[in-house]
Amino acid sequence: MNASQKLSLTNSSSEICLNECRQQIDQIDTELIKIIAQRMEIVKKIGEHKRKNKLETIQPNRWQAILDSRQEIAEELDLPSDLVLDIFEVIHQMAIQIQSK
Ligand SMILES: O=C(O)C(=O)C[C@]1(C(=O)O)C=C[C@@H](O)C=C1
Repeated sequence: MNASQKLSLTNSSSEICLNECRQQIDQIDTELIKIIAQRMEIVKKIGEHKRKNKLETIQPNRWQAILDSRQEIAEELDLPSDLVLDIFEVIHQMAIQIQSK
């Protein structure tokens, strides 16, 4: 590819869009990780409460209510709810690990 072909490629509007879109994804992913960290801070607090009050780490009823509600939200947003549930499975594992420390 010669220099002018390279320039026209990097300056093409679809290339600019690709770069902008990737920057947006980078920002959103950073926000996602920050939000997960916030959630885990709250999970830690609940873990301390459970330790003091000798409660079980895993709360099946609460967790099922969360899964039902998140599945509903995913469906409303037209997201594949089974994959959203997979994400929450990982989040639950993270919460259990944090509360078991
Ligand atoms: O609600 C609690 O008891 C929590 O510890 C939080 C949380 C969660 O991650 O949402 C974690 C573990 C439980 O199984 C249920 C819910």
